[in-house]
Amino acid sequence: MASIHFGDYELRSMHANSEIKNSTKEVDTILVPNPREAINSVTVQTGLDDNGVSLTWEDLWVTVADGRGGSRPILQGLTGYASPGQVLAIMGPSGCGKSTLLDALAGRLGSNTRQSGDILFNGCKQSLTYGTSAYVTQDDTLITTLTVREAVYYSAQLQLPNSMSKSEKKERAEMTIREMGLQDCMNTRIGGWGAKGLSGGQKRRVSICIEILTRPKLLFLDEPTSGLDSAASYYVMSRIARPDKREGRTIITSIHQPSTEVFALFHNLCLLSSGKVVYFGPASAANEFFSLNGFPCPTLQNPSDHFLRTINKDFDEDIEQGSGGRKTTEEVIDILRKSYKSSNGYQEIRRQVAEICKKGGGVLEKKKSHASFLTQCLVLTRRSFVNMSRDLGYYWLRIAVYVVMALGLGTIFFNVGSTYNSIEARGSMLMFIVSLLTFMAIGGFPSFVEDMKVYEGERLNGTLWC
Ligand SMILES: Nc1ncnc2c1ncn2[C@@H]1O[C@H](COP(=O)(O)OP(=O)(O)OP(=O)(O)O)[C@@H](O)[C@H]1O
Repeated sequence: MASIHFGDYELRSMHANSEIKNSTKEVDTILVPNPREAINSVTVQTGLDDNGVSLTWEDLWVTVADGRGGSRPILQGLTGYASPGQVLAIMGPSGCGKSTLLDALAGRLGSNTRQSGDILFNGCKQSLTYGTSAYVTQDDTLITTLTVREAVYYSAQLQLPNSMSKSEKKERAEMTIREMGLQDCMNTRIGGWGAKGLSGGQKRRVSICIEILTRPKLLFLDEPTSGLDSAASYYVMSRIARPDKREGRTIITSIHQPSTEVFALFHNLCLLSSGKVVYFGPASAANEFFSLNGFPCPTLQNPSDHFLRTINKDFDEDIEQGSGGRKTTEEVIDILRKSYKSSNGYQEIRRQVAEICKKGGGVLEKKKSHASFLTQCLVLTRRSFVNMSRDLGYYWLRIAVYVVMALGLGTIFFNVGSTYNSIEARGSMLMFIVSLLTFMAIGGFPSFVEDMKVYEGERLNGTLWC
């Protein structure tokens, strides 16, 4: 009979159903508070899937230069794991280091940061291969002039291998769009500054669509539900989480305000405050952990709201601790952190990490093939032409200016002759044309910056050859 302790609580597994698929064990547990007894039923999943990707991190530190010759820690000694077929939610107040943790795990930290500690995939130090993982970043970098269908289909053409036919790629793109509930706006332009198109939540879903096209085994999501209503958040999260049961996908997501239903989809929860872990363990046991330490979730309140409110120290609000009176948030965080560090739950996490590392799972599958260099060149050229031709300022307005200027210059310098004076006139005209072209090129810079953002995202995901 396995047991996990959280402070004075003990999570005892009473029965393991070994017939559950995907190495998932449904366990009836008794949560026994000492000296009181409380019975609860949670699902503990081992998540041991031979085809999936297990991710562990131990004593992970990330620091940045503070500009005064020293360094400032963003993440401080984090230890945890994510297993195939499971969803790990990273929660915490704004600025606590959720995105930094995701960046560190995905190997995307900025060059001004320093990282120490071990991040292992299937128990080995190895880099993520193309197609194994995908990262939905916090900002949506999409080509605003394309429709949803075009954006996802172009991406499918770039990402999916040449061995797949055009119709298969189209089908994959449309299926993914439907999965994210975007079927009604397939032909709507994404839109951006100056041209309203999709809503913020719909754009978020397009970004997710693009990243899950290759069906990656490891998925990083940075606030995938921001901008979505609670029903859409639930459907999006459940659709992302659902295939993992079949495909053994490992999902790590940062999230701000999950509804109770969305929260129920999480297997494990990592609660951060100022870069330190306040709680890491089964999401379903977090409530008990807070109650045990004197911060029970009020009846009818969403537990995740309660957790965030309890550990948010940005607003100097005191917190009621059971019969222990009011405490400052700093004190509350300290109590929770100490309780977590001294709990058997923490030891259990370390044991799990060691077990996953020992079990290994081998090297990650070979780099998945994507479209050939030639196909990518053709698709990118076509996409760029479509984009430019729909951008009034970038293309049509400039053509109009060039035509007007050509007619104007042609009229002024018509029949300029071949005397010595005409040399001066020709020189002036050439100078004017060079200045005009330079000036017009600067006008295209904002569009170029937008294109570069899309390119950078695709390059970081390994989609492009160059
Ligand atoms: N490359 C960097 N250089 C300097 N500071 C950084 C860098 N990356 C992160 N930080 C700082 O680290 C802290 C945590 O940032 P991070 O983006 O990880 O927070 P977060 O929890 O994701 O916040 P939010 O929920 O608001 O997105 C912030 O104070 C941020 O300014």
